[in-house]
Amino acid sequence: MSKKPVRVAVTGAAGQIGYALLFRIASGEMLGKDQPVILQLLEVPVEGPQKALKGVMMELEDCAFPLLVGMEAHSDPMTAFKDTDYALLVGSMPRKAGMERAELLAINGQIFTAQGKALNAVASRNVKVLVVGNPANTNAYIAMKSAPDLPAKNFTAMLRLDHNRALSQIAAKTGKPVSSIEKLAVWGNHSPTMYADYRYATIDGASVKDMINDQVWNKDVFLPTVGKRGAAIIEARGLSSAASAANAAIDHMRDWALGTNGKWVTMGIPSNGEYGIPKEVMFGYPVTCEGGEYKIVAGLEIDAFSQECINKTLAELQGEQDGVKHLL
Ligand SMILES: NC(=O)c1ccc[n+]([C@@H]2O[C@H](COP(=O)([O-])OP(=O)(O)OC[C@H]3O[C@@H](n4cnc5c(N)ncnc54)[C@H](O)[C@@H]3O)[C@@H](O)[C@H]2O)c1
Ligand SMILES: O=C(O)C[C@H](O)C(=O)O
Repeated sequence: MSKKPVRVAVTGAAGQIGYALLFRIASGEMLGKDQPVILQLLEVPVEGPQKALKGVMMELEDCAFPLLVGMEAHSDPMTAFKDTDYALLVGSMPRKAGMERAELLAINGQIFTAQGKALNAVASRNVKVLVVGNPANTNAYIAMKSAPDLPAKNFTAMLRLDHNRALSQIAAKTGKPVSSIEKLAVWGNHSPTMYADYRYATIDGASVKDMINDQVWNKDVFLPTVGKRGAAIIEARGLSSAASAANAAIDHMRDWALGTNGKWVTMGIPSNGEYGIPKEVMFGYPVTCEGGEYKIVAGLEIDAFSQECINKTLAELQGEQDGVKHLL
């Protein structure tokens, strides 16, 4: 018997990430090759983006995806999020060369107050929300705080791009395939302060830390490369990452919905005090997923260097949180 369709809302659907994301959702890469979807697409109520959205929808139609059983264009989050089971909040302004993501808060922050309120009012009570729009952690925090009737755990921020970037850097350094790397963790904010931590990572059961055995490379090459990768892409492409961001969004939602079979992945989630992070801070943690729920990997020892890195990224997030009090 075929599955009941689920509703997937995507904001910023006519933008560059939207263009790299929608076709993959409709083809079943996010929720499974047996899961029909209805796309509820939101764009700003402005002629240009609405017209572009129509064009994207024409292309989606022309793919004749068997799993795409419905598609709607919206200009108001109150209709776009109606009964939605999954919400990918992408729509917002990307940064330009020379900017830090946190500088976008003044422009993008208010979008997530309005969208959090709309999710609170009309979405499925089990909605799974992924915030991609930058600064992703603090925007997810704003949306969560604006939706008091929904469980806080339903709101997440995208750290998966940092996780995937770190996997690729480790694969290049060790000469091993990315698929062989397990137990990588990324802590904190989606920003240059994120802490990609391979102390527990293994390749075919062997310790990555022992294999690399180079703390100078870790501190002076690996962490800055992963942390500043977004800026390097803007510098090279003249536009911020889109296909790799869409890919990370698919990975994040797929793993949350369908499970990770015990594999560690990174998600930005509201803290419940784990690892000394104050409650509600939207923090990148290593998690495993099963049955539609994520669970933080517990019991990892935090050494002095790691604690210093975690403190730094936490302080940045708390500063961002302080800066958006007026929106809550
Ligand atoms: N978390 C991550 O890892 C990550 C990675 C890459 C990009 N991003 C962020 O994702 C966001 C989108 O990037 P992009 O490259 O697709 O940008 P883009 O400018 O190509 O597209 C954004 C789209 O969002 C729309 N939009 C703006 N405000 C909206 C609103 N209130 N409701 C609905 N739609 C709205 C715009 O009209 C536009 O079509 C940016 O903030 C970018 O920095 C995050
Ligand atoms: O860096 C950016 O502004 C876009 C995105 O967050 C990224 O990490 O590529």
